[in-house]
Amino acid sequence: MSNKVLEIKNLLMQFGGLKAVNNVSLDVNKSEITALIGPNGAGKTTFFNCVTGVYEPTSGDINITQPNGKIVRANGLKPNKITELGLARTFQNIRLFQDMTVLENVMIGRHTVTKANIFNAIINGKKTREEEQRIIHDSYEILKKLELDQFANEFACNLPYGAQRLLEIARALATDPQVLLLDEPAAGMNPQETISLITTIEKLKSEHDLSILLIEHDMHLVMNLSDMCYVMDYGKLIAKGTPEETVNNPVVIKAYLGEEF
Ligand SMILES: Nc1ncnc2c1ncn2[C@@H]1O[C@H](COP(=O)(O)OP(=O)(O)OP(=O)(O)O)[C@@H](O)[C@H]1O
Repeated sequence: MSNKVLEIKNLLMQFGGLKAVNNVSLDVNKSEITALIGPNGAGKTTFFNCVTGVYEPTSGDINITQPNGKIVRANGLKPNKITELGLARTFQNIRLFQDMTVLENVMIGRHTVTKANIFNAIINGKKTREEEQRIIHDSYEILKKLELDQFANEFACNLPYGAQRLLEIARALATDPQVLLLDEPAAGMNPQETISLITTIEKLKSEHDLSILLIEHDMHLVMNLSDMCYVMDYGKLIAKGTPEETVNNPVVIKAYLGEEF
């Protein structure tokens, strides 16, 4: 049986004449961390946006393997549907509900995988209240895992930057994903925070049996965490291999020439 939880084949995303993602194929294997790197403007975020339903790709295939082995073609599905299929993401530019509390931000993520809704609240108040209590409990547990429980009742906007990045991960985790897509999770973090993030991601991965796809510029994080590394440049895939193979690949070094690598 295949070990792939996410299989992307020949993905093309065209904006007018620009092929932002040009025929890219990439697999994410179960319980592995796959990194997607490349210079600025290479097409990495556009690739994420296609996979998570923000953009409908021009062509190609996005297949998600469900825990029961069923493969679902996810092209063009709306982001909430993709979340239901077990994919959750964070954003390069933090997109928290800044004027809501830390706990409420996670609860919103949790609501997407529960049955609590307005209709239930009207016809079945007690059951809905119980479910709401469970959501609060589960959300708090997730905050504990990320050591954010101390901030539970703070407004998200009052959190230090590094903690806001962690809260994005907490909110994604609240949807019970099988695949977590992280868009530059270490961006803006200081070296200490980055080292601590590496430990956190490893811990979350093993505790939740997660498969992870991450975009990252911080090579320390990529080298430490990833099992497999894909490199994009000008929309195209230019290399694929272990992190060690990748950093020693002359084609990759050439693409990064002029940039700190
Ligand atoms: N909605 C859009 N419309 C037109 N062009 C776009 C759009 N989104 C992205 N692009 C272009 O696609 C190319 C790839 O951009 P993208 O943001 O995916 O790169 P990236 O690898 O994530 O870069 P960075 O590392 O700087 O975040 C760029 O040339 C960008 O200007």
